[in-house]
Amino acid sequence: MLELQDLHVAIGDREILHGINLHIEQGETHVLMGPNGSGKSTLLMAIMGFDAYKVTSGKIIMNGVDVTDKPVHERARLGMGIMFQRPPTISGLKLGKMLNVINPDKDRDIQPAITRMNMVDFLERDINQGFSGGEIKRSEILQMMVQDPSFIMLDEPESGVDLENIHLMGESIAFLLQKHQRFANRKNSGLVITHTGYIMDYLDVDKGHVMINGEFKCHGNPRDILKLIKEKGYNECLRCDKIV
Ligand SMILES: Nc1ncnc2c1ncn2[C@@H]1O[C@H](COP(=O)(O)OP(=O)(O)OP(=O)(O)O)[C@@H](O)[C@H]1O
Repeated sequence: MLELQDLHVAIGDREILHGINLHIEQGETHVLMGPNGSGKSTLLMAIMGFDAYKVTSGKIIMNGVDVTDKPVHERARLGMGIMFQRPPTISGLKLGKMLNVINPDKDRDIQPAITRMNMVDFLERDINQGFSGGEIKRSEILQMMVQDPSFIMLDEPESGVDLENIHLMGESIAFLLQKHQRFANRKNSGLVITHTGYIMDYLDVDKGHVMINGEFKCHGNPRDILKLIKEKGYNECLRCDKIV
C-alpha cells in the first residue's frame, strides 16, 4: 500500500527527516510516536505532498506508483487522506459546500455520516471558523468519511477531544479503517500519530514506530512501545534502536 524508501525531507534549508524507511501493507494500521518536534507531522505532510515539505532524496510509493513528485490533488485521487493536527480556518467556504465538493460519488448520500458525527448544525458555517477543538476534529473525520480515502493519515486525532467524543472519534476512525472487517478483507490502511495512545483502545493496530530527531529509533508492537515510553521515557528508545 505505502512504501517510503530512504526518505529525506527538508523545510527551507533545514533537513527534518533523515532517511525514513517504512512499509505499510493493505489493511494495516501503524502508529507513530515520538517527542515533540521530532518530525512526525512533517512525515505526514511530506507523504501528502505539501509544498513546504521538500523531498530532497528518497521515494514515496503508493500502491506501486511513485508519487514523490506528484501534487497533493493527485495523491488524494490515488486514495491518500490526511487529518491535520491543527487544520486551518477556511473563511468563505461552508462545511456543507466542502463536503459536496470532496464527495467522489455524487449519488452517495452523505447525510448519515453528517448525522453520525453530530455536524448537522455546522453545515452552514465556514470551515473551522469558531469551532471548538473537538468540533474541528469531528469535522475533519467527517470530511475524511466523505472523501473515503484508502490510505488514512491521522495527526493526534484524540488531542483536545473530551471523553465522550473520544469514543465517537475512536469508533468512527475504526470504521474508516474497516476494523469491523476481517484483516484479509480490509482495503484501507492507516498511519496514526499519538502521544497518549488512547486511540489504540479503538483500533486494532499492527505496528509502532518511534521517531526521534527525524529518524526511526524503535519499531515493534505499539502497545509494548507505549508501555516502554511511559515507564522509561524516550531516552530508552534512543538507546534501544531495535525491534521491541
Ligand atoms: N512550516 C515550518 N517551518 C519551519 N519549521 C517547521 C515547519 N514545520 C515544522 N517545522 C519544524 O520541524 C521540526 C519537526 O516538527 P514536527 O511538527 O514535524 O514535529 P512533531 O514530531 O510532529 O511534533 P509534535 O509532537 O510537537 O506535534 C520542528 O523543529 C518544527 O519547528
